[in-house]
Amino acid sequence: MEFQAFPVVFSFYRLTLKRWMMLVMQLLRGTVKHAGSSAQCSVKRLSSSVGGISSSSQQSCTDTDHPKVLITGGLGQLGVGLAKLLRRQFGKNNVILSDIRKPPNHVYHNGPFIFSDILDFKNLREIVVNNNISWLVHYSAVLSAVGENNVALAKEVNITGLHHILDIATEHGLRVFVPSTMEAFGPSSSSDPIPELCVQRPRTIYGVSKVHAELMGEYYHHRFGLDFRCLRYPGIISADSQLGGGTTDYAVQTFHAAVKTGSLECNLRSDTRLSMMYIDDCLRATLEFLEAPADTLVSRTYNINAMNFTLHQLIQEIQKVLPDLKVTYNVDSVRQAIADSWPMALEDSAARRDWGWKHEYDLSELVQTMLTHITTGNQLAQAY
Ligand SMILES: NC(=O)c1ccc[n+]([C@@H]2O[C@H](COP(=O)([O-])OP(=O)(O)OC[C@H]3O[C@@H](n4cnc5c(N)ncnc54)[C@H](O)[C@@H]3O)[C@@H](O)[C@H]2O)c1
Ligand SMILES: C[C@@H](O)[C@H](N)C(=O)O
Repeated sequence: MEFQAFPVVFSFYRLTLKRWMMLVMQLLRGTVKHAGSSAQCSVKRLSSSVGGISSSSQQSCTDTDHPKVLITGGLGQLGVGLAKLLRRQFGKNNVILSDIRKPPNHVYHNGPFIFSDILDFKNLREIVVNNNISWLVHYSAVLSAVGENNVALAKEVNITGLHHILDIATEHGLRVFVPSTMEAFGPSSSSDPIPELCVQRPRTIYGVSKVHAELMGEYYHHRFGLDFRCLRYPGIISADSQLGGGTTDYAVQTFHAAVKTGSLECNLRSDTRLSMMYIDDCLRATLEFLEAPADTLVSRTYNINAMNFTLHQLIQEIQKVLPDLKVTYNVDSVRQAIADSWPMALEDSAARRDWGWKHEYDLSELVQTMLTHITTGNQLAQAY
């Protein structure tokens, strides 16, 4: 009899214990809120997909729990998508996009946007102070192909601009995210996949400025305690954002040409193999890395990797859906030399181990998603 009653009694106690723990949790939450703590909100992830962007969402956070985020260079390929993801997580008014260009209407009307030139130190400091910024995502940059055509501008934006960001972030105790790139490596780097730590002798001003950013950020972290965070992104592929003049733009242009004209002139050799990532994976990685507790980060600069393919493989995959696509080659020697110096894959086991990085898109999913997005129009703009 006693034996049979045991599960019932046990369940009763387990239920009571659970209720009691919930009560304690509620009380604790109340205490934290009343104490006016600026602690970051504890994150509870729910897998969701909004407007084509796989996202994580958060439960039971109040406005005061959220970081206040400034994104510089926000009108490029990545900034608008990141703002959208962060706004879903932290609230529309807690994420400010900024750039030196005038935003399109759908961006202007869908959340805070301000002018900010990262070369204007005083103005940048004013924005950080007036808006109580706590996280800074530094996306302003001059990318590889444009940088080789205007070295002076690349030096100014990518190096002087970075110094402003690091100084202001240190002065105001911000968490700062600066993306690096697979272009921070070079022809003398170790063979593929490229490890986190190896020889870095890039041959473009863009690559040199990104190595500089990694080293300066890590120096500020060790010397001044700056919460500097950096991911080396592969080439990012997106359907509906504006491209900034990178060497990897060819991959995005390949999709657009395939859908819109049915013919494609490639400016790289067909055997060019590079490390690539779909934008949703890149933005999710950025958010997850920004949220990672500082004590889980063994390093301050991590590689992230998803897939790699040659131009020939990409075209073959697209031709499974669009068999009539015509392809010709007209190799641009400057872009080819840049691409030849880049890695085919980044070794990213440290990111997977330390903060749980995991990519979701491989080549066939990438092709299906890109063709669907381009065919059905500008999904990102419509969702705003
Ligand atoms: N897109 C990729 O494939 C890729 C890959 C690796 C790393 N990254 C890095 O990610 C970041 C964002 O990349 P993206 O592709 O969106 O770049 P992008 O070139 O598309 O956008 C950069 C933005 O910076 C702005 N900018 C230029 N000068 C400025 C200034 N003085 N002040 C403020 N803003 C200024 C530009 O107007 C532009 O909107 C960059 O740091 C880039 O190096 C991108
Ligand atoms: C790879 C990367 O940093 C950028 N997309 C470029 O091509 O310059």
